[in-house]
Parts: sequence; structure tokens; C-alpha cells
Amino acid sequence: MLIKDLLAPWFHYSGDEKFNELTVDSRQITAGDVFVAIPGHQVDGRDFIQRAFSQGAIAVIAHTDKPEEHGVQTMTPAGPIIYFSHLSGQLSALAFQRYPVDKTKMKVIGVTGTNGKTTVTQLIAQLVVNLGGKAAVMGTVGNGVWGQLKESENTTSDAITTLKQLHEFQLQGVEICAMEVSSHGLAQHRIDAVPFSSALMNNLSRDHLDYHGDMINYAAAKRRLFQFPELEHRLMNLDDKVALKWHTEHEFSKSVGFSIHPSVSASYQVSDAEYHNTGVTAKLMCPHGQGTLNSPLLAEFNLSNVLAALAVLLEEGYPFEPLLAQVPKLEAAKGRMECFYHQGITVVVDYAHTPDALEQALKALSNHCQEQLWCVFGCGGDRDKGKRVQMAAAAEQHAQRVVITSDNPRTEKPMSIIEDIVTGLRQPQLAHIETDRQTAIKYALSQAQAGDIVMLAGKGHETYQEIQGIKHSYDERALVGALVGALA
Ligand SMILES: CC(=O)N[C@H]1[C@@H](OP(=O)(O)OP(=O)(O)OC[C@H]2O[C@@H](n3ccc(=O)[nH]c3=O)[C@H](O)[C@@H]2O)O[C@H](CO)[C@@H](O)[C@@H]1O[C@H](C)C(=O)N[C@@H](C)C(=O)N[C@H](CCC(=O)O)C(=O)O
Ligand SMILES: Nc1ncnc2c1ncn2[C@@H]1O[C@H](COP(=O)(O)OP(=O)(O)OP(=O)(O)O)[C@@H](O)[C@H]1O
Ligand SMILES: N[C@H](CCC[C@H](N)C(=O)O)C(=O)O
Repeated sequence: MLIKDLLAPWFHYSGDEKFNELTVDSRQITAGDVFVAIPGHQVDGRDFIQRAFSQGAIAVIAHTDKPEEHGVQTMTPAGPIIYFSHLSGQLSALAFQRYPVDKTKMKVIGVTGTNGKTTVTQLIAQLVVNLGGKAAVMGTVGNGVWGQLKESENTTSDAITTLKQLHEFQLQGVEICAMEVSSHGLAQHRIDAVPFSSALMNNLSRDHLDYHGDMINYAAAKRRLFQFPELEHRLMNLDDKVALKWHTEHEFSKSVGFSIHPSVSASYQVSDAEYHNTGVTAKLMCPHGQGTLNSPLLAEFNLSNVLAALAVLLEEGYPFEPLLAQVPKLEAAKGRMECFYHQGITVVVDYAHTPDALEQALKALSNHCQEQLWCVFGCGGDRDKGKRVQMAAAAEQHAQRVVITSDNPRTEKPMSIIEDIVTGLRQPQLAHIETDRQTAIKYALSQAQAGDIVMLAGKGHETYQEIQGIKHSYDERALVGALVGALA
């Protein structure tokens, strides 16, 4: 593509250079690329302009705060620098020029909410693939065509990666891409030009207040997803207070509600739910028909997640009966309520890392637990510190045995995070404290008795543990698999 065509919607560029890829990271530049230099939270991308040229960049498009510099071009010995006013907010639109996505060929579904984004997006992909279609996901566990995910740095990738990836999916014949949309992604304009067809709001509870400051700003960031003018379907979980409120607002008057509780305004609802140790059976009612839903996923919140996935696909025009027939084949997302069994003890690897998720996961497991419920958890360093006491309270309230350990301490001292957590306990003397996560898990497994459930919360699918800024190899699912084998 010509650089002048890339920039044409904004201003005239006089050069005639062709370029290959757009990239925001100088470390990823290869010959013939255009480097997009923007300031960030840690460093300023404009400090890497020379490095980008030396790696083969053909030109640089650089952010400027000064509107009068918009479109100004400077020729340096290494190549042209083109200034673009307030570039971060336009990055997605710029990326769309290079990596267009045709919404008539591929549907993009945006899923937001504090908890359940990975689960819902993966359920959507599984349902489509099981119906014989081609689906992709983008999110915390990775980006890719279903079955071939590649690890991703963020839940919602940067603006350029997002559109590049969607463009590639479209070229590969993907019919639907279910994308997790994080509040950071929304606040940082990472998805502004994505041509979403449907958007779904799952729930809002405390998380990320280190970044958003308060719940009002956090909710406002998520709300942006529903303000895309071209959206065809807006789905709201009416069991969540914030989503329910949005559903009743004039701005979202055409939104569609779903609920796992009796609700007059939910278009999609389930009733007569029966929980058993291999899943849940319930009746589904919606404008497309009625039927029995046989879900193999544990926990009430997963009934809601399954309903969310079905609702979005039914809104998108997928057929009712064939879709319902795929539900028994669904699988839990990696590291979410994943069960391992050993001598009558159930070990559950789960990704709960917010107070609400921890509470929901423990409540769900207590329905299945015959003896004592254990909760082994920690809290992430360099993240919302207010979550720590709330997670402690949830663990103490819903588990009989609490083991406090490390999650990803990142740059914080493991023991100081644990001290914050402990202040949220009413009876701290009853909790077992062990900074080393593997030792903590071994302790819990050695003490648990037949009939107990041991929930290991927070690490889920992750394959590393970040301590003092260093990512150490750590795979809790593999660890438990090995321990259970060793203990068997
Ligand atoms: C605080 C934050 O959100 N940071 C995100 C932000 O980084 P930034 O723009 O501040 O980056 P920076 O490191 O200051 O660098 C500035 C610029 O210089 C460039 N650079 C930098 C170094 C270099 O050698 N060369 C170079 O060109 C960078 O590519 C960047 O363009 O934009 C980047 C690209 O989109 C993100 O990868 C990065 O996420 C960091 C890694 C992060 O940890 N973010 C978390 C808080 C986050 O976003 N989490 C949500 C999930 C939340 C949830 O729902 O659970 C997510 O979507 O992942
Ligand atoms: N609908 C839900 N409501 C409340 N808790 C949920 C829900 N779905 C999943 N959870 C809990 O939250 C944890 C994380 O789930 P999931 O990975 O699907 O969410 P997420 O929104 O993608 O999280 P993140 O983006 O932070 O990785 C699960 O392990 C489970 O404990
Ligand atoms: N997307 C979330 C994941 C948290 C996972 C948990 N293991 C932790 O490190 O706190 C975040 O970046 O806050």
C-alpha cells in the first residue's frame, strides 16, 4: 500500500513510497514497514524513531500534541517523519485503512464485563465450530482461529494488532470472531475502528480501580462498546445491576436482555435449573423457540455464560435447534473451573482474580462439596490493591480452609501483598500463609481429606509466575496434573 493512500482520509502526503506493515513497536519493525511512534505509560515511542529507521522502517508517523503540526512532513537523513495530531485516538482508524475488515463477510462480536469474557467468547467459537463453521477468538488466552490460539500480551491487543489479526481472519474465511474487549482496551482506543456486529455486556464488579480510579469511570469505559453507531445487536445480562440499568436507558432502547432468573424483560431466559455434579439442565425460552439446555459446565455463572453465548448467536441468525444440540458438547475454557481428581479430593484450577469471581466460584463449588472447601489464592502485584481485602473476605466467608499465597507479585514484595490480604480476614489465625505458591498447593493437597474440594484461584491458564519483574515458568494445570499423578 502507498503511504499517501494510508493517510488520505486525514491529509495529503506528497511521497510515493509503498510500505508493508504498520507497527507501533520499534522492536517488531522489518524492512519496508511504517513505524507509528506514540507516547505511552512507560516510555515514549518517539524515542525509538532512529532505532526503527535503523531496523528498516521506510517512514515514521509520529504523534504530536500540536494541532498545527498535523500533516507536517520532515525529511531526515534516515527517512521521512510525518506528524499526526492526537494519533493514539486515531490509531485504530489508521490501522483500518491498512487492514480493512468487511462486516458483511465476517461478524465481529465484542464481549465485555469484569468476569466471563474468555468463557463467553470461547463458548461462542465452540458453538460455531461444532455447527461446522469457522470461528476465531481474541482474548486473554490468545488470539487465533479456534483450536490454534497464539499467546497474546493483552486481553485486548493494541489497535494495530487487533485490526491486522481481524483482517487475517477474514482472509482465512473466518465467519465469526468473538473478541474480549477489556476496559483498558476501550479507554485506550484499541478497538475504535473495529466494525462490531454485536456487543455483549456480562457484568461489572470491582477490578482495575488502580487504572480507572472509581467504578463510575470503569463502567463508563465499558459503556463505550455499546455506543458504536453501527452495532446491530446489543446484549445485556439483566442479572447484573449495571447491564440492567443500561438496558432500561433510552440510548440502548433496542438492546436485548438475557437472564437466568425469572425476568419479564429478558428475551432470552432459562428456568427450572437443576445443578448436578456433571453440569446443569434447564429450560430455555426465547423468541426463536423453547427447549432443554443440557450444559456440561459447572457453576451457576457458567449457565449464564452459556445463555450469553447462545443469545448472541441467535441474534446473529444462527438456527435454534441445531445450536441447542451443540450445548452438551461444550468444554470449559482452559484454567476455568477445571477439575482434577485424586483419592476422593477434587482439585479445581480456576482463574478467579476479582472479589466477585472468587465469591461466585466458591459459592458454586460449595454446592458440589461434601466435606471442606479449600481456597488457595493470592492477589496480583501492581494491580488494584483494594481488591485484596475483598478477596480475603470472600475466601473466609465461603471456604472452610483458607491458604494465602502469591499470585503474580510482579514488582511488589510477595509478603507485603499477603499482609494486605490478611487485613481483610476476621480470623487471620485460621488462615495458612505460605509465600511460595507450589509449597502452598502441596500443603493444601497433603492436608485435604476425601470429600474436600481444593480450589486454586487466580492463575488459571497462565504459564508463568511474575516475581520481582521476572516471568518464571509456571503452569498450575501441569503442576496439579503431576501432583495428582504423584499422589495417586
Ligand atoms: C498500562 C497499560 O495498559 N499499558 C498498555 C499500553 O502500553 P503503553 O502504550 O503505555 O506502552 P509503553 O510501554 O509506554 O510504550 C509506548 C510506546 O513505545 C513503543 N516502544 C516501546 C519500547 C520499545 O523498545 N520500542 C517501542 O517502540 C511501544 O510499542 C508503545 O507504542 O498499550 C500497550 C499496547 O496496547 C499494552 O500492551 C500495554 O499493556 C500493558 C502490557 C498491561 O499490562 N496492560 C494491562 C493493565 C491491561 O491492559 N490489561 C487489560 C486486561 C484487563 C482485564 O480485563 O483483566 C488488557 O486488555 O490486557
Ligand atoms: N459470568 C461470570 N460471573 C462471575 N464470575 C465468573 C463468570 N464467568 C467466569 N467467572 C469467574 O471468573 C474467572 C475468570 O473467567 P474468565 O476468564 O472467563 O473472565 P475474563 O472476563 O475473561 O477475565 P480476564 O479478562 O480478567 O482474564 C473464572 O475462572 C470464574 O471464576
Ligand atoms: N487481566 C488481568 C489478569 C490478572 C491475573 C492474575 N493472575 C493476576 O496476576 O492478578 C490483569 O492483568 O489484571
